[in-house]
Amino acid sequence: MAYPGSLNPNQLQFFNSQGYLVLDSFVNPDEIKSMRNRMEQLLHDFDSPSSVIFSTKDHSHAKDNYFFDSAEKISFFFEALHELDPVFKEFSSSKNFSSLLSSLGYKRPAVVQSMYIFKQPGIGGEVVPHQDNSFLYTDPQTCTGLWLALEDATVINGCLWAIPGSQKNGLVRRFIRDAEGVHFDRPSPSYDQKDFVPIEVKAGSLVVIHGDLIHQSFENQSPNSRHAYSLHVVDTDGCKWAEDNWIRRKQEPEPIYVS
Ligand SMILES: O=C(O)CCC(=O)C(=O)O
Ligand SMILES: [Fe+2]
Repeated sequence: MAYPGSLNPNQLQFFNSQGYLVLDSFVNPDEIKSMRNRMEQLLHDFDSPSSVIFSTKDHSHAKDNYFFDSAEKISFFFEALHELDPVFKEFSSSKNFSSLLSSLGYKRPAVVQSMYIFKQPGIGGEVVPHQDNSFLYTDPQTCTGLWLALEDATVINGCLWAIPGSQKNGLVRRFIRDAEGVHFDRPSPSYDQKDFVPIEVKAGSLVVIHGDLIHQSFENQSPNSRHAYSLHVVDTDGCKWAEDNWIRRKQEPEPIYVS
């Protein structure tokens, strides 16, 4: 059986040149439904101190050990679902998921972070241009973002946008945690909005994002939510997790497979 996760040469070539790739129907409607239902249940049982709404003005979340992709973003999410919740764990343990990582050349991949992103109308703010390698740095760099649309993502409800090929220019800055807290090591370059292309996708599609790809998303201007499940993978073989990364784990994450 061919899994949508096992990439053909054309797909690999697209990914290598553009820095992203859309895999349609990566999960089926039943799987989407079970993740969305599960999140609804988690929300129902949810006890507010364990979650945060991020905002530009309040950086206290950083001290509270909550990962965020960008100091400027406003989002509401749950993290570490891939480890702690059986429904979400099933997705990252699927054959489809491991075939994809194997196609991308991972030797001992591990999910270092996952988020359920709600992007609600009104409070679902923008995510400013960034590279995921800034936040999840390994030497050499190995981060890939895997962004699963749980609802259709459009320019109206705040889909991803990216500068095709921008991964070829390498990493522009790092997000560091030290005695002073967390900060970027240099200011962000300014980007020309004309260089970004929208990545509109149907629910069930997976967007594969190169760790050095410049990407962003805008406010949700629709009356509906834009749910997505986003995971970030790094290799744990042949590279070193940076000690000054924002995320410091007591235990190494479980590899998806060992090759
Ligand atoms: O969902 C978004 O709007 C942005 C997510 C993102 O940047 C990521 O998953 O790396
Ligand atoms: Fe990102």
